[in-house]
Amino acid sequence: MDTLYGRNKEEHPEPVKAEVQGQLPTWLQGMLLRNGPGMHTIGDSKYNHWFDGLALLHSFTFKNGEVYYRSKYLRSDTYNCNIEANRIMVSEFGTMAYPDPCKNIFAKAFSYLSHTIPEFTDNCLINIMKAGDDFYATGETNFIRKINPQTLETLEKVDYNKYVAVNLATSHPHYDSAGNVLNMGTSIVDKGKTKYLLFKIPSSVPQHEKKKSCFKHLEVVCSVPSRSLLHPSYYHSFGITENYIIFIEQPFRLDILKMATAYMRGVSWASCLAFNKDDKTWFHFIDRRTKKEVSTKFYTDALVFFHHVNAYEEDGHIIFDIIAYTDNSLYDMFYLKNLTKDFEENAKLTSIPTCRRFVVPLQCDKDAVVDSNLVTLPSTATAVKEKDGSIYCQPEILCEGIELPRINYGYNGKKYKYVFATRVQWCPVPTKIAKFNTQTKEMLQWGQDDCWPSEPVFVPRPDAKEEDDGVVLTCVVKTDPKDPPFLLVLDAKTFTELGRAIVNVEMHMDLHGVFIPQQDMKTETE
Ligand SMILES: CC1=C(/C=C/C(C)=C/C=C/C(C)=C/C=O)C(C)(C)CCC1
Ligand SMILES: [Fe+2]
Repeated sequence: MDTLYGRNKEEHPEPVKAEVQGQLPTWLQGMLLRNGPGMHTIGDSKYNHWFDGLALLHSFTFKNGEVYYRSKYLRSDTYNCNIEANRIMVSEFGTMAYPDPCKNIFAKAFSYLSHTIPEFTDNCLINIMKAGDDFYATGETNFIRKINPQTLETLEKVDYNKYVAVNLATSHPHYDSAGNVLNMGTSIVDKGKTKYLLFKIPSSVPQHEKKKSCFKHLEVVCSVPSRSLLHPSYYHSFGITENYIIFIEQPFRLDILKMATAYMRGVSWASCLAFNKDDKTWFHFIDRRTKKEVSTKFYTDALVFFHHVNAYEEDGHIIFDIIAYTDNSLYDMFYLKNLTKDFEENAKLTSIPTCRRFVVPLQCDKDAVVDSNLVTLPSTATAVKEKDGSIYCQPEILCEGIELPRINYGYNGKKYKYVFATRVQWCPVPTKIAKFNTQTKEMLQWGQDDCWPSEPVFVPRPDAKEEDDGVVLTCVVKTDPKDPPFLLVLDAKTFTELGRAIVNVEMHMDLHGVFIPQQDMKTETE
């Protein structure tokens, strides 16, 4: 297990040709580009948490039936600073670093008390975002890093905070039909207020501009005030339908005062996050046209969630699916001390990820009877009107034991059937991937001995008519060092193997990524 998680991985910046077995579809041309932590030890210093590791990008290029692999560490300021010093110099989620004041570029870190919000890391290890024609490595801080998808080189550092007053932003943006990015971020104690901002990064900028930057044209779409100035909710993603933005304020919160003193107290950012099981989880629905929040108060019981699956509208209801937990054991599980050889003993989740469907009636009749269920669609999800007019929602459980959900993004915000995800049960390490039908509840699975698959990415066949017409890609890592990893290509309809591309390198377990179709790749000369 140590080899899967904690061991540093070598980068392979030059293309490595894979051995293709089986038959890859001829239309599959482009690149699967993924991100995740790849280095957890620097000199004698070790990170505590798997989410702390230095970002290692990797890509699989599909070209005329051949597959090429590359990997390269993101040359973030954090990476450069750490490597130069040969020790951890910059704090990450689960590790607080104590830099050498003379050498470090993060001099600001020493004025933690005067700056409530410290300078965060630019080790963007979670996902890849497309903005305009460019690609960025993303994490959850105010920094993202532009990258060259072809060479995996690291380019500019973008500070969201220069364009919008956010200190944190999600690594799971959405894209509208025009290719604009919609993302959310938290603005902490700015002008005496803490709020969640939804912002839009346009996909193109006016032709005449010399230095084209879509960030200069970033617009705040709307803002949702945090229920608490010093305890904003943590969130990893948000939902979107044709007409609404869905934002869930969960009782898993950041404690800003704890964060401001964390450095002095010698504790990590992770220790400043707390789940309050007795609190409520509030749902916010923002009308995308009027930019106003639906005024009715909707809530459910305390939960912790990271990933929205999809959301849509039907007959005056908003339906949204999330992968939720009843506690925050997931983040605790990924401490590297738990992911050792005996991880099956140590790394037990106390809450299993469940795919929950909430069905929320938008037009709540003022005269509706108190205690009545206002859901009129065929679902076991309920939305009960309370005396004070608020609506208490309870979900339908669609299935248990899935995480890292992906859909056919063409169906994002629309009524849909299929979720592609990893199978996760009581242990956070995926052993299988699955295709789940939200309507029939059928689940197809793929798994093989000693195979650890990553988040499955759906790629539609060009001109596909059906939701599952395409392939599913996943990187499969093995524990046996003699057994090479591979990129698996499944037929998305039947979930059977079409082929695999075996790469003779040591591959890292990653987090998220995107497929870039050939036509969306800028050529070197552009
Ligand atoms: C550095 C840093 C953070 C990092 C969070 C990370 C790295 C989260 C990763 C989450 C993942 C991978 C979830 C998967 O489901 C916070 C807490 C936002 C705030 C303080 C600074
Ligand atoms: Fe995620």
